[in-house]
Amino acid sequence: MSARLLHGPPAADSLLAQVRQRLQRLSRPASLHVIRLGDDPASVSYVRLKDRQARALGLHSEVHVLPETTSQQELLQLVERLNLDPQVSGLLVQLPLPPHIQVSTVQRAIDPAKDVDGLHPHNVGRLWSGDPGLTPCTPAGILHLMDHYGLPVAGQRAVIVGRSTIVGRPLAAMLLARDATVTLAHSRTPDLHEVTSQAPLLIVATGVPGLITAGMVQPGATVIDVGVNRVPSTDGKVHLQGDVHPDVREVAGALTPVPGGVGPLTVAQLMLNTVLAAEGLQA
Ligand SMILES: Nc1nc(=O)c2c([nH]1)NC[C@@H]1CN(c3ccc(C(=O)N[C@@H](CCC(=O)O)C(=O)O)cc3)C=[N+]21
Repeated sequence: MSARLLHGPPAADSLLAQVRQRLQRLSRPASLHVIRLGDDPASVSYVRLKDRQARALGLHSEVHVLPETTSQQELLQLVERLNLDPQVSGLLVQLPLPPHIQVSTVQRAIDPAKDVDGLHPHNVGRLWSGDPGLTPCTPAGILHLMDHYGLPVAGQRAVIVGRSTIVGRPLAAMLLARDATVTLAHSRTPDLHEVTSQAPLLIVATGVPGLITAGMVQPGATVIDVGVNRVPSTDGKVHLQGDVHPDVREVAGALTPVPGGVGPLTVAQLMLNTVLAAEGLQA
């Protein structure tokens, strides 16, 4: 038996329909500003996707491209200028950043009310306290995807593999808030296969291509693959591969493809966060 594929685009479309409705009721124009340093090909491609989606919705979108060698101080000055600009609703600094820049310092500098990535400590604290606020796009998008396909969250035993600040940790908080029982596993978890094979709901966000193989998955499990790894194929081209090995399709009950799974939800959720920020709502 082959897993039911949980395609991202239809779920993203339903999220975007919500965004359009909210945009119509908005009394002032919404805008998204993305800061990108350097020319990492993955970042160039993601930022382009965000910019295109924003424009397609009629949002004002600006991408600020700075050289890789930009100092932290110069970056912070740009963030401060955008913080103070009342025309700017949402602001994010694309990750990863070059090593001479301290990510946490940059995240702390962004006005929490404009923090559409949900990575400012104020917003992280709100999420873990159960208070409304802007939340990271990928985990919020995953919950929307599950709701779209009618997959239950409450009462589920969920195992997350990956403890990043942008996916694993916030997703744990969101699943807890929805009454799932959560295990947060990671690269140092001993006997990872024993943990993953007891998960009716398995979410993988590690950045290790093909890490989760068929033998690590409970038959019939729902598997959410957050990995977007650029892997060179034999013909010399680069293709996208998830953190979940293709063989898992024969074991899982439901599975998100890569590409075309979680990715489109991340972008759609960013649009929703931008509108929420423009509304001045904290979600
Ligand atoms: N400050 C910050 N916020 C982010 O949200 C952020 C970031 N930095 N750095 C990188 C990651 C990655 N990310 C993705 C966005 C869209 C797709 C996406 O749409 N993927 C498509 C395919 C994309 C392609 O073809 O390259 C898909 O999976 O179908 C994937 C990954 C956002 N990130």
